[in-house]
This record gives sequence, C-alpha cells and structure tokens, in this order.
Amino acid sequence: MATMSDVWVGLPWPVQLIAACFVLTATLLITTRLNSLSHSWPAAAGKGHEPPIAPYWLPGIQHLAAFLLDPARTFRTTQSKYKDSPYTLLMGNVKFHVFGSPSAATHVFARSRTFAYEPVTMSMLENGLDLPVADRVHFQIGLDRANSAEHAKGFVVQNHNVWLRYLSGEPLDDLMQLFTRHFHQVLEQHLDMKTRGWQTVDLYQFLRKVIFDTSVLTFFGPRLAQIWGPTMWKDFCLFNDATYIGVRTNLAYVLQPRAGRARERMLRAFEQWLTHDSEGDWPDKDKYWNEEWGAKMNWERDHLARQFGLSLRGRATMQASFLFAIVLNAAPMGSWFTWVAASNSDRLAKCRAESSKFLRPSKSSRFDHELDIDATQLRGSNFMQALWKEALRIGTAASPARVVMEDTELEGYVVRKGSVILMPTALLHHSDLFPRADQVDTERWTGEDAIVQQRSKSIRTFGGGMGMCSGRHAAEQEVIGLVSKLITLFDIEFEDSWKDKFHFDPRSLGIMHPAGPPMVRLKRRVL
Ligand code: HEM
Repeated sequence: MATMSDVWVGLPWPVQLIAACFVLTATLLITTRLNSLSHSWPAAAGKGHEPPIAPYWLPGIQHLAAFLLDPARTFRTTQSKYKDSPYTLLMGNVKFHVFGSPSAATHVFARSRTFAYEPVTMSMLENGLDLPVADRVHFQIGLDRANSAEHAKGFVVQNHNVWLRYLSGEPLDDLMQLFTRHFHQVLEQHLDMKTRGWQTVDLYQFLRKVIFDTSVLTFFGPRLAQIWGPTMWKDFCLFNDATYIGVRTNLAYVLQPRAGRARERMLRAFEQWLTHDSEGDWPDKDKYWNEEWGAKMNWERDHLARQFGLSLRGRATMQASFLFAIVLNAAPMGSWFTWVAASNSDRLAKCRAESSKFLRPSKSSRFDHELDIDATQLRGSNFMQALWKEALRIGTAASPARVVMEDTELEGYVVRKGSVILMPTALLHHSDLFPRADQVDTERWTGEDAIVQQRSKSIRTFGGGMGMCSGRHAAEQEVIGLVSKLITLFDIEFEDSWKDKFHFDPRSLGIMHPAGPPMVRLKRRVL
C-alpha cells in the first residue's frame, strides 16, 4: 500500500511547490491567529490593562487590510464582540485603541498635551503633500505648548489661530457673501439657467466641480486657475482620489504615478502663485479679500510661514493643504445634503419654506437666479440646523485620531506612549442614543433636554479640541446655503436606484462620497 511519502514523491514538482506554499501559509496564518487570540480576551476597566487586541490573521499587516477596505464595518463588527469595552486594532505593529464613547472623546479632545493632534497633521503633510524634510521641524510637537504669548507659540498653533480668526464672525460672513456671488457665476457655466426643460446631471460630479471652482475663486482669487492652467480640475481629482491611501503613505503617489505628477503640478502652481510680491504688506484698501491673494488669511498664513523660515515648497504645501481641506468634505456633503433635503417630499416642503426665510433675491442684476443669504437667519433656522446635524451624523466616515504622548489612563484602561486613540464616528454616531440610526429623523434634535445635549456631544464630524475643523462654520453656511438655493431654484428628481437610498462609499476620509453616480433631473422652478 502506498504511503503518504510515496504519494508526495509521485506528484509533479509544480504541484509539490503549490502544496508546500499552501501548507506554509496556512501554518503562518493559523499561528498568527492563535497567538493574537491569546491577547484578545476582554479585560475589565480599572485593572491596569490595555484595551484587548482584536484577533487577526495576517502578520505585519494585522487589521490594516480590513480597515482600509471598510473602516466602518471593521469598527462595528469588532465592537459588537467587545460590547461596551474599548479594543485595539493593530496596523503595521502600531496600536490603535478604539474608543466609541462620547465621554472618552470629550476627555481626549480636552487634553491636547497627552493626546496630540500635531503628528496627525504631520502625517497628512508628510505623506499626502510630501512636505520637504527641512520644513518638518515646524510641525513637531513640544516646541510651543507651554508658551502663552501668541508670538511665542509655534507655527502649528499660530497657523491654526489665523484660520480661526478668519473663518468665524464678520470675516467669515464677508467671505461667504463673496462665495455666494461666485457660486451664481460658476453655476451659469455648468447648467443652462435659461431653459425650463429637464436637465440630467451626475449630482456628485456636478456639485464637486461647482464647489471646487467656487472655492478656488473665493479663497485664492482668480490667479491660481490662470497659473495652474487647463489641467487644474483633473489634477485635483487625481490627487484627491489617491489621498485615501495617500494620507497614510507617500507610496500611493509612487504606485499611481499620474496622481504623483498631478500633485507635483498642483504644488508648482502654488509656488508660482506665491512668488508675486509676497514680501509686501496687506494693502489698507482691501479688507478681507483681494485679487492677488484671494482671502486675506492666505496672505497672513504665508507671512507667518515666511517668518518661520519655511521653504517655498513648504509654503506651497501649506496653501495646497488648505485647498484640500476646503474641498475634500464640502463636495460630498453637497450631494448628500441635497439628497437629505430633496429625496422626501415632507422634508423638501419644510426646507423650501425655511430657505425662503434666509434667501432673498439679490440686488445685483447680473443673473435672474441670483439669491443672497442672510447668515443670521440661516443660523437661526432650527429645522435646517437639525437637518444639518442628521446629515453630518449619517454621512460621516471620519475617525478623529490623536497620538498618545505619555503613558496614561483612559476610561480605566492603560494607553501607552506612541499608540493612537481612534474615535470612530461609525460608533459615536450610531450608538444607542440614536435609535433607527440609519434614518434621517430631525425630531432627535428638538427640545433642550439632556438627551439632545448628549446627542450633540456625540457628533464628531469635525473632530474636537485643538485640531478641530476651523472651517466648520464656513462648511455649514456654504453647504446649507448652496443646497437651499438648489432646491429653491430647481425641481429635483432622483433616478430610481437613488430615490429611497443614498449609496455611500465607505472608503472615504471624512464625509462619504457616493458609490456610483447619483443621477438627478433638474428643472428651473418659477419663483
Ligand atoms: C462638511 C465639510 C467639512 C468637514 C466634514 C470637515 C472636517 C474636518 C476634520 C475632521 C478636520 C480634522 C479635525 C481633527 O483632526 O480633529 C478638519 C480640519 C480642517 N478643516 Fe475642515 N471640514 C469641512 C469643511 C471645511 C471647510 C469648508 C473649510 C474651510 C473653509 C475647512 C477647513 C479646515 C481646516 C483649516 C482644518 C485644519 C484645522 C487645523 O489643523 O487647525 N474645513 N476638517
């Protein structure tokens, strides 16, 4: 009778090779899984343990592949195994502790020395935008935190404060009025505003382009598009689309050379844009905007960057990172918020009624469709605010991250220096505080009771603490204003497959973009 070894010897060598590889791989995977299982048992809080490590199969890569493929599903399925306890995902041997409770997020965001956001920004600038090595020192933590005088703080904090100053209050209202004027001008270029017939568009791509063109003109003035040239839009899309992986590793632009070249063209355009009269003062006659710089904050940020001695490429990176921040999320939010407002007839009727309170025909006679926004009335519209919160809650994929700077305790668990705290909105926005969490329900946000406040504290679309999105008020005015105008000016019909459901692509950095084109038909309304 033939033994196993006789059978093995009788096999052709390619089959032997495949079988040997299979056995080796299976052994490696099973050993890794068994080894990881031994660290994965839930540990009680207050006993000096780190959050348990969720089991994994792949050595080295650990949870990275699952996380990149579908972060929200990875967070939710793993959380369901650990009930209310935090847990740890390992990616490239770095520990990412996942905390899904609003109280943990509040604690972390309030302690920016222990849980730092600078390394997160640095990763984006280093990987996504290839910040020159010599400039990186200005983004490292520890240079400035102890100083209280503004001029003695480091670049990151001073730069953040410039954003805060210009993206709130009067400077923001001024900028948003300009945004509104530019929006009408850009809309004319993308839709036939004269016809009363139906026009079909891919809502996402259409709004993405409208928001991009309007933002470039409003925030950077007309020179940037002239310098960048005809490849501007394509370059930005190539760069933006590669950046899901690109914020994590610069390899994304090596493996996708077209995206790498597009990024290079973008940075060169910004370099050239910066080399005009850049040593000069801000002219007294221009309040918050001029054609050279667009928004005054760009001039002020560049002034700061020059004071700190950043290279020309470093300064270009700073400006490009702002372009990325203003378009990345506002564009998908535009199409998703349109769907939230217009896909349901009750909501649409309410939105139109509310919009009529803060939109008014423009005094300018440029376009018959031009509407001005009363920002104070907009902020006071409870219904629009509730709808905005629901849209942020459901549409966000982001997981704000902070790097642990010293060994400490969080919610009774030990977290060690060098590990990362992740606070996924996939958990925070879908907790028990939000029954039927996948459905848009503005009623969740009515009343002043404690539960509404608790819900508000759970919404972390804009992050929190020192790294919190400085453009959150701008985003709110911009997107609510733009969508209100769209539903006021047009009847909107979604294609059948989008009527009842918006299909999200979970592989998104902040707000989820749609999976596939949400086709809509638009027809001018008689106002
Ligand atoms: C719905 C749209 C938007 C979303 C969801 C969003 C979200 C975010 C998030 C999550 C961060 C990082 C926060 C953290 O790590 O804790 C961020 C940073 C930032 N965002 Fe936004 N953003 C949006 C629109 C905008 C707009 C329109 C602007 C500007 C006009 C803007 C300007 C910025 C800036 C400047 C930062 C960096 C803040 C800093 O490091 O000081 N964002 N944003």
